[in-house]
Amino acid sequence: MKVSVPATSANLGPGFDCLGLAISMKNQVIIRPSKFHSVSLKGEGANNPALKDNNMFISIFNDFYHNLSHKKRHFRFEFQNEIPLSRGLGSSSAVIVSAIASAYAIEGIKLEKDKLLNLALAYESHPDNITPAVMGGFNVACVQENEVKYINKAIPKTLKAVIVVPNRAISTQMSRKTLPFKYSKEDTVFNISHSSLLTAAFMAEDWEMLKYASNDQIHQKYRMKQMPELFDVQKTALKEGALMSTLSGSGSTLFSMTYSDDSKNLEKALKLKFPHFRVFTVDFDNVGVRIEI
Ligand SMILES: Nc1ncnc2c1ncn2[C@@H]1O[C@H](COP(=O)(O)OP(=O)(O)OP(=O)(O)O)[C@@H](O)[C@H]1O
Ligand SMILES: N[C@@H](CCO)C(=O)O
Repeated sequence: MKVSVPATSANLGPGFDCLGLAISMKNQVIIRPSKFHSVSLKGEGANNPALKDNNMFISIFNDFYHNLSHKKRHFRFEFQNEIPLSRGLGSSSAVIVSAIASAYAIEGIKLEKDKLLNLALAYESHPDNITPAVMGGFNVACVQENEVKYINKAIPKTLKAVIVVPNRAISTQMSRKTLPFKYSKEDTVFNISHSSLLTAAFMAEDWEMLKYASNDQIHQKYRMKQMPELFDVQKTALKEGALMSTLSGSGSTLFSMTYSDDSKNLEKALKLKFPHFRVFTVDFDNVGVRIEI
């Protein structure tokens, strides 16, 4: 059985904790019944022994598997990870979503995507990463009475993501600690208006509006101070034709969106100016979690 989950970029500037989209970089796990428990890990995180020994996937999978099954079975888990860890690309959401989906699938129990999303919410309280990880595409989401309420829209093939992945990790928990406890009325109104405009721009496919709508006053400037070079990455991306350029999730990745025709030029300019960072051009993912039995 094979499960794959796409990477995500959350916040999209002003949509702190509520906007996110999926990109076609994925983590995949193949699970087979086996005589003994065993784990193999390739790709991102492969040289981190802690991921093999104390793996968040295995612990969530076991929580669900033991509740769903009365059989005592062992499995071989083969992980192939493309999502860099702690870089604001939803690595933890991918783990949570794939672990829950796998436990149901291995038992042959059908799990609706809406139910999967709400089960994932117990492990990741911000819906802006788990919603695109499950559904794909662009998503606006909020949590009400412990349920995710969301609206989803596919992103056209004429657009691409160009991501700049720094070599330094930023944990979400630490990154949230850099944020103020209180915001002024001006900053709050600024973000509500820009986040609303950004959502409308995605829905109306008015891509030229993104450069205005993607401005934010409540989280990026505080977080990016930890790695000031990110301001330069953002400025360069916008100057080189990005439709928008925002801190991805809690950082440290900078996410930019471009017309497909402009993406190679943008990638080249960013690689030239920031040779010490990894730069990737990727499609958007409009499917979300995939399960193959
Ligand atoms: N492939 C993986 N296998 C096991 N655990 C993982 C894997 N990827 C991430 N994790 C766990 O998730 C943690 C990273 O979560 P964190 O929320 O800080 O970053 P992120 O999810 O990459 O970023 P963001 O939430 O801003 O998009 C890692 O420290 C690790 O514990
Ligand atoms: N909205 C979250 C995304 C990371 O989980 C944040 O910015 O902290």
